[in-house]
Amino acid sequence: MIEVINLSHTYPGAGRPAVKDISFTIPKGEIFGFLGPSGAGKSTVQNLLIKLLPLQKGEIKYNGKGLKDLGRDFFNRIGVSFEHPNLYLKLTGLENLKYFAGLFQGETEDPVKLLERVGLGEAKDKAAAEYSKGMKQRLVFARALLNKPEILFLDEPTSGLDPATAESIKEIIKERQRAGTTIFLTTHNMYLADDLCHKVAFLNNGEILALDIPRNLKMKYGNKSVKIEYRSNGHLQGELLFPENEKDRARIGELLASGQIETIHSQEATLEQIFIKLTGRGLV
Ligand SMILES: Nc1ncnc2c1ncn2[C@@H]1O[C@H](COP(=O)(O)OP(=O)(O)OP(=O)(O)O)[C@@H](O)[C@H]1O
Repeated sequence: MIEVINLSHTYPGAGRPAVKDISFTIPKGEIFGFLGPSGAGKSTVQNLLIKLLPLQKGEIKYNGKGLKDLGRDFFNRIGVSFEHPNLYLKLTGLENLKYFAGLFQGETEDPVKLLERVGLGEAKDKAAAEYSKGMKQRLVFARALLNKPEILFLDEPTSGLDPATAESIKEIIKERQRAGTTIFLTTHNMYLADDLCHKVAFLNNGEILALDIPRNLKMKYGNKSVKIEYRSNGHLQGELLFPENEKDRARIGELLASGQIETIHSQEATLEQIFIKLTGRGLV
């Protein structure tokens, strides 16, 4: 379990804090999504969680133990995949994984199998310098899985990947979660968050605006709508109606009574719509 209690962080010389008094808990084996636009403070929180930034204010606990009481073994238990790849470009994909595997104490995954899993099997003997951006990203992702981590930190794990590759990365994330790994995922991508996360936190200007399971956020903040297509004078017409609204409810009744309806689709609000409603800005 990860507990974050009243965490704040101000970069030296900055006029205002990048992260302001945020708290959340991630139970073991859950995927927690941190959703917010550029500059919201996602990386700052992630860097505090993995001890890359010094803790200034607040508490971070892993299984009840404070961050400063965790020794070097902490780094054997976590896997980190950040957006900006830091790889040894002169080494091949396989040599990169073998090198990093050697840094961990304890059992590690088979690097060849991992590379195959992320679609780099054929490119394993090519220098990482020759990899495309997406291939480097997959190599970093594979590296994060090397030490069979208890906790995975993923930053935009599918950004810039083609849909099929993004899907296979998503499958691996789900598989790890089912195997008991706790996953902290930061993203701008609301579909990814909706699909993968047990809980999501909306972060804006360093503050958590909402935190819940995606379904509850949609129930709480979203307006359900109904899209109805019907025939009128031989032409197909469409209307988007909101059952919350009395006038729209009457109109839905009218259309049902007319017997001219061809399709009815109920639509939930998306996380993006809710984010805009809460902040007045989009996620990108
Ligand atoms: N090293 C730094 N020094 C000073 N200010 C910083 C530093 N890193 C980030 N910031 C500032 O802190 C705030 C939060 O940035 P952060 O990188 O955590 O946001 P983010 O949500 O991760 O954005 P992105 O999605 O673009 O990565 C921003 O205002 C940013 O300019």
